[in-house]
Amino acid sequence: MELLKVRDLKIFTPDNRSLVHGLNFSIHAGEWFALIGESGSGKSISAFALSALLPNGLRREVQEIQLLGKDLSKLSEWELRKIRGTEIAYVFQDYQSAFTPYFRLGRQMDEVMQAHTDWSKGKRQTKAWEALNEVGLEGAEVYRRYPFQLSGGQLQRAALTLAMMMEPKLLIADEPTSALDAMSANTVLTLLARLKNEKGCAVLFITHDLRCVRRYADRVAIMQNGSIIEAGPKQEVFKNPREVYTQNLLASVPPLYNPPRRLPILGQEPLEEGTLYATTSNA
Ligand SMILES: Nc1ncnc2c1ncn2[C@@H]1O[C@H](COP(=O)(O)OP(=O)(O)OP(=O)(O)O)[C@@H](O)[C@H]1O
Repeated sequence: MELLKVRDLKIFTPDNRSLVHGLNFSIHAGEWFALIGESGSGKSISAFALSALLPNGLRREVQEIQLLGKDLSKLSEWELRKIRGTEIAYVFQDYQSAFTPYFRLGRQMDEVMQAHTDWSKGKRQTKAWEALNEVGLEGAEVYRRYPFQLSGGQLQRAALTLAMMMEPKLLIADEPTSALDAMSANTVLTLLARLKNEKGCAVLFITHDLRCVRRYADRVAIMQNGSIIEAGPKQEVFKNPREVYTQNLLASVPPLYNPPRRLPILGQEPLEEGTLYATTSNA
């Protein structure tokens, strides 16, 4: 089932320079849709444009942005506010920005629930504790903390909890792990995949991490210079990339297994074909 359908999305600078030149794509309910491509190709601003969150000065033109039978491009800011958080939610690379630094996390989670539900204070607190516990945080404890009292990985898990609080149908994750160390990134990704499956939401995943795309994505779209140049099921695109740009992009990722033979280091045995890339000094 088609959850989101975007037709002819264009984005312009204040001086009318075209940054995104007419994107067309759809995301199916419950799927992991990866948007990849070089830096500056327009992935983030396209994602922001979906719910009219473009930075000041940038302008959007679009034929339609259908989400669950509603055309988001025709909604007022007031109507969009109700949709953000409940039907479409965001997590960003900059997890700090998900929270106001001088309010406790609990208060910020409470505000989201208060805005979108008629739950009692007690029920809201229970829901927040449960949701934090679900992502491996100590709910009752973290609820009382300020953002600066959590590590980056913990804060990103809390940001994910906040985004998923109202069980949106579409989660937009814009490089959610690129500011984290490898362990925390892995925890957040595993969590994201688990929440996606449990809650049945679709994920629009913006990333440079092609290994992660290979692991989690159902479909991929490749952006270059403000256009989607290729899109399709992950297996097809990875196996038979049509565009030279996609071929080069995919070729730039060293495979985890069966890497190409490496030149031997003087005085050392060459690495056997099929060994993992070494990460120590003989790598
Ligand atoms: N507020 C702004 N005013 C003018 N140009 C902008 C603004 N924000 C972004 N841009 C430009 O829009 C283009 C696309 O930016 P965007 O952040 O979407 O790229 P991206 O593909 O997400 O890159 P990255 O992978 O590095 O995050 C870039 O050329 C960028 O300089």
